[in-house]
Amino acid sequence: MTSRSGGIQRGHRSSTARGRISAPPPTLRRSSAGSPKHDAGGRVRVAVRLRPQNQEEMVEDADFADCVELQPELKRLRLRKNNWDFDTYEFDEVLTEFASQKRVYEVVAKPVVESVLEGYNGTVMAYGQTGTGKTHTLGRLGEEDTSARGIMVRSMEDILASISPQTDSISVSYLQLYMETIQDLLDPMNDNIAIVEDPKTGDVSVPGATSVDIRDEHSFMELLRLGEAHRIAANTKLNTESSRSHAILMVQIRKSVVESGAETNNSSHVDKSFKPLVRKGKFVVVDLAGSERVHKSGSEGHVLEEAKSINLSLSALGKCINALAENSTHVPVRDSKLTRLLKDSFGGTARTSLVVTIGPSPRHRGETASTILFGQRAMKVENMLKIKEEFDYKSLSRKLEMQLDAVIAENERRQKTYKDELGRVSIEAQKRITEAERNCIHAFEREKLKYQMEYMDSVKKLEEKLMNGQSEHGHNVSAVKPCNRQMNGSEEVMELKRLLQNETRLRQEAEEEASRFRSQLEQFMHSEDGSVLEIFNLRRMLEDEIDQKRKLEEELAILRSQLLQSTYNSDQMRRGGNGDGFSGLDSLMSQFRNSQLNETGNGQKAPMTTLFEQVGLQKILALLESEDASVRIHAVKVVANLAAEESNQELIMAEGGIGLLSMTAADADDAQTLRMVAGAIANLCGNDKLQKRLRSEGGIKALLGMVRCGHSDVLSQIARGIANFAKCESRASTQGRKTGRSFLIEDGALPWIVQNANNEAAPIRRHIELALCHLAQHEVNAKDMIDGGALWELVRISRDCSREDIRTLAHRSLSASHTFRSEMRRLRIEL
Ligand SMILES: Nc1ncnc2c1ncn2[C@@H]1O[C@H](COP(=O)(O)OP(=O)(O)OP(=O)(O)O)[C@@H](O)[C@H]1O
Repeated sequence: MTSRSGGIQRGHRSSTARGRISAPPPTLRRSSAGSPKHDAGGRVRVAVRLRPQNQEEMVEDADFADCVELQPELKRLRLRKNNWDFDTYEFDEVLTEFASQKRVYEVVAKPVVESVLEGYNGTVMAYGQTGTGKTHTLGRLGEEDTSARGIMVRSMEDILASISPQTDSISVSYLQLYMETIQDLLDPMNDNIAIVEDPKTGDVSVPGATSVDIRDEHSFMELLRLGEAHRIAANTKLNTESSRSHAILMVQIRKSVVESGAETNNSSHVDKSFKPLVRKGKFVVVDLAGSERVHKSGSEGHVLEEAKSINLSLSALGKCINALAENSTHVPVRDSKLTRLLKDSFGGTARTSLVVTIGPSPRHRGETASTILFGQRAMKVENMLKIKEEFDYKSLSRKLEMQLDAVIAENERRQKTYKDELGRVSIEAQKRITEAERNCIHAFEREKLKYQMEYMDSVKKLEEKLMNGQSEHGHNVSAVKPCNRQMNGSEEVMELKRLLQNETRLRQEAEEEASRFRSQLEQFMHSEDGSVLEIFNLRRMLEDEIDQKRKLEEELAILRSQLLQSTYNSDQMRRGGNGDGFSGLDSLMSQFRNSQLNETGNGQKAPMTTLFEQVGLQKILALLESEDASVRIHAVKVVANLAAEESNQELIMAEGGIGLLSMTAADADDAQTLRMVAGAIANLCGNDKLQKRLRSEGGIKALLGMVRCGHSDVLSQIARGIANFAKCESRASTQGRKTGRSFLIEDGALPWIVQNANNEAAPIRRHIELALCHLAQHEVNAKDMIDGGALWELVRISRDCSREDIRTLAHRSLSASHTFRSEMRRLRIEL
């Protein structure tokens, strides 16, 4: 405790008009003037309040003048010494018997409450003889008449009105000091609470006391009622409801503040200058027990002991105040628990307001004088106000969380805008790619048609030659011209060679055309930034077209071989041999050729469906079951060639072709047959419409069954079939026509795919790599692929594949899949 005496000319006892010297007028500071922050002085402010005469005094003191006279306008009190003499005292406030509870609150407590809300500690205390109105001033609840509410209730009203329930908090403890023990008025079982002093700050606290959070006035009133019910009161002679204990209400206020100018309204970015602070104010209201003299109050026995204890603590308080008022070096704070509890309120860091209550009765003049002198001495005590402000980490964290939320929301909004924009650009790119695809397909179709027509023309010529040769040697037709009859075998071979050269030339031209389209497509790919995936599709389409072309070449090769066979037969016939090993099939082939000749004769493309109509697919398929192996091989070749035409594929399927091909695949063991069967199934695999049926009729399993052959040509066709199937399936999944995992996975193709993903034969490897990329595009396949070891192959493809487009496709598929990403994270694989 410290004492200050400088500057404040207060508390002087002045003489009356009868010869005593008047004190100079005091330089009072109004408690309500200015913010406590700027109020350097922290002197204890003292108001005196006079209780009106009670019933008893009206009777008993009827013939006597009151012992006090108040001059509120001069803030003076005159204490009668005798009939002609007064002692005059000045106080910070003089409150007459007519002063309302509201006014008393405003002059005594409100400035302290305001200080507390600004982060100072504050104390309001009532001191006076028993029955003079201490509890009336502080603790009246005013339940029936709100104007009668005392300082406790009014203070809480103001506190509740000034805090924000979201950021601030109020907690209340209510104690009594009785016979030198601190008891919890909110929990009577808790009856010996220790006082704790912070060695650094000197702050006094009672951590053992119940602390209740207050949210509204109602809960506070309930708490006061509970406390009052537990407060010890006993009748004394002077006051029928005399308080026999000191009641202490402690209100802890935590109020968040932001340093002025530091906060920003822009919640979307983190403001580094934001400094949230929390102000911790402690507001203490002390209703002291009555300061009556023992003999006057008529205390006896235990009550007498109580009175002694009360007097002891009050006299300890008086001694401390005297010491502080006189600037003594020793302040006997430790003499009682009351002074230890109030250490901060007198000479400490709190703003303190004391109301001394007095009665008017001349019979208690001595008590009144002593109360007045106590108040006068208290006015000399100077406190050192100290704001209790801390950095509010909680509030800063809340604020940063809000700012983070705002940043995340903004980021999501931007992402959505970006996605929308990406979607729009993708649609636009898709449109342009579709257009380019269409143009490309049309151009290619035109070229193909031209090529096919030329090809058919060549075949027709060859057939004519062949027919002529047969007529000449087999039937000796009389109508044959002499020059033809003279044509010998070597001339025919020469002619055939010439035709073959012509075919070769045509094929080269077609290849050149295809490579021109490819380069055009590449140019297009370069010009279409951001649409790489769709361009890959386009490139795949082109590859398919090249496949088709290759099939046509195969068909050409077959015809060539048939031509050679015919030539051979012709030679045999010329030599008188039979040579007809495949009469049934040749008859069909002859019909097939004739049908083509008929169609091409009209200058139209010969559709294979016409062949089926004329020859009957059933018959062709039936030959697949022929006992004659060579017939079967020829039939497979025919079906394989027919299956190369998309327009025939549905018909082949409808006629049960896949079942027969599967059967042939299971029975055959020569690489040539298996290659043709695998090629036929691979072609069917590339048809979007046939996916389900092909699979349900065992197409995939038949394909996989041919793996046993091990011949690279067969494996290449199997790989091509798998890639075709995966491509169509991927397309169906993207368009929503297919759900669930790939049929390839379901039919057990994955182990073979993984095993051959790095096959040294480039065609096999290429097809498998593409198949893996197609499968990886759909999240539903990811888990099986990881389990089957396909992830490693995809990673390898994304890094090492010689074809950039496949590399990029693998990379994209891996990056787009959540499952692959997390597995790669787990395995610490970086793309
Ligand atoms: N200013 C006042 N106006 C009207 N009545 C008052 C006033 N002050 C006190 N009283 C009445 O006087 C009586 C005693 O008051 P109160 O109980 O508040 O005194 P106290 O000082 O707290 O006494 P104790 O120290 O014994 O507890 C009560 O009935 C109270 O209503």
